Amino acid sequence: MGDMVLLSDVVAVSAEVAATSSRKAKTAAIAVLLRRLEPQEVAPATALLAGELPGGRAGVGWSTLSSLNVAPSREPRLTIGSVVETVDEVRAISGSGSAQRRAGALGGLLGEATGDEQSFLVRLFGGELRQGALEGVMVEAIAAAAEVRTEAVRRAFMLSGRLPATAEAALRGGEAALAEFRLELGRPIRPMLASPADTLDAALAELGECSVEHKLDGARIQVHRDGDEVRVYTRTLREITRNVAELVELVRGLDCRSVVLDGETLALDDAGRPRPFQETMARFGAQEQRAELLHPYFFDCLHLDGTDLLDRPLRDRLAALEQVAAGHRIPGVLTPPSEDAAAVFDDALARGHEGVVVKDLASPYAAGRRGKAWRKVKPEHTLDLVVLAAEWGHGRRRGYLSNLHLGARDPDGGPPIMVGKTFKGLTDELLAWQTEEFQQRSTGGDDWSVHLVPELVVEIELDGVQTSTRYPGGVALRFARVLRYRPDKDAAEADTIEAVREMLRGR
Ligand SMILES: Nc1ncnc2c1ncn2[C@@H]1O[C@H](COP(=O)(O)OP(=O)(O)OP(=O)(O)O)[C@@H](O)[C@H]1O
Repeated sequence: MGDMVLLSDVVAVSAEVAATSSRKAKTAAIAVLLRRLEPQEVAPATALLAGELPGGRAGVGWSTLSSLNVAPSREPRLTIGSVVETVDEVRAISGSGSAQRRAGALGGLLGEATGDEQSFLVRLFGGELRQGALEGVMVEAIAAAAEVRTEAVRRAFMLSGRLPATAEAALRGGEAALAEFRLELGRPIRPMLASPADTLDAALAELGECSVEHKLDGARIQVHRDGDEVRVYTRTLREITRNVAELVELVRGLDCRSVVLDGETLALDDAGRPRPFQETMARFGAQEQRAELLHPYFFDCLHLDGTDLLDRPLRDRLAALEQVAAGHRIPGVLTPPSEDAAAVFDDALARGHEGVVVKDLASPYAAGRRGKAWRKVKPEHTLDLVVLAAEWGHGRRRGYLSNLHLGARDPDGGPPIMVGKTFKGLTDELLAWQTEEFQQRSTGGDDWSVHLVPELVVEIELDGVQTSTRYPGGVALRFARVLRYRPDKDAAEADTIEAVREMLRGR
């Protein structure tokens, strides 16, 4: 207490967190700093610790950043408040010559920063410090600093999607302030996720009464309707309302005043089979509308006509779904009996889907969590890994970035851990795409490879894993091949090194 927190304190804690692999040490370092902050510093300092610009992006490009070459100051003296002021100032600059004026304002800030602070600020503005993987640690640190239950912090974060606002509320008003976070129409919440089960029988045995549903290979959507206003969001909470007019129209036609629906969407071919996942994702990014219609397959209802259903058991949420969107539900069945579940699984595979998701009928909606209440069952195993680098190809692949270096997520928030390489499964189209894309995301390289900002996620099919002395995680992929890129996921959602190690045990 008493001594003022400086930017240099945040930078030091940030470095400490990056340097240790102990989750406990990370949490403690952040909590100690949070406790020292003045109330108005909590939100911006939390943003800085999470690698985000306080208040959101400021529109400064790498070319501006790399043009700044300012002599560092010797003594740390920048306060959190002065950083916030400059960020606001830079964000407000618009009109002609704005790049130059932004550079001027930033240059002024950097001139007051020490060398360490300068490199922190440059990486911060460049978006390089953003670390989804730290979210879990931050949630725990906020709980420790505010002396409240982690669960209360997690819930507020999931509903708001914003760590700074969550920290601010926790430290200002404790659990009572956190409990005020509600599901708001038009503000997407992070979707509930599933964890893998080895077999259908194992999932059924573990969960008791369940809903067994097709696992469609489409794209996750969350639809909010408030009166006539309909908004659609992706799994990463990006709004795509304008790209999916047919879904908006359909939900506007449902018989209700307000609703929040969770589901999957995909396009079908003439035979009614799912079109490739890439085509659905292309619709989410495309400016021009494509011909294939997207169909929604809803599997959850989080709000209906003024009533929040998040904390209700799935059984009740499915009843609400049946009431409001009966014709647009994902195919599935309630069990027992388990023969019915097996029939749904076979049917899903026969129709070209991935498998099934088995869901505990008694469970609430756990936003943002990969819990045990939803289990996915698939016939084969894949891993979602982060692309760390790529090597220039030879022969037929000359001139293309080809062999991918793949990393698994460090659950403690450190950089991804390399587990293998592959160029198998890459189509000519993907080779061309990644050659172009990687060079834009390059952080450097040498004659034979390009290193990337670790943010692209790729889904890898593999035969298994083996212990390895060559790779730092002690484990290497066997016969890995690229299935597809996962633009709907960021690095924080990649599989962890633990998930890879678990496969050693013959899963
Ligand atoms: N019936 C369903 N219930 C829930 N999710 C479903 C269902 N059908 C398809 N999905 C999709 O599966 C995802 C849930 O599986 P999981 O939590 O493992 O995500 P994932 O890692 O994207 O899965 P995968 O990589 O296996 O597709 C959801 O995000 C959703 O897009």
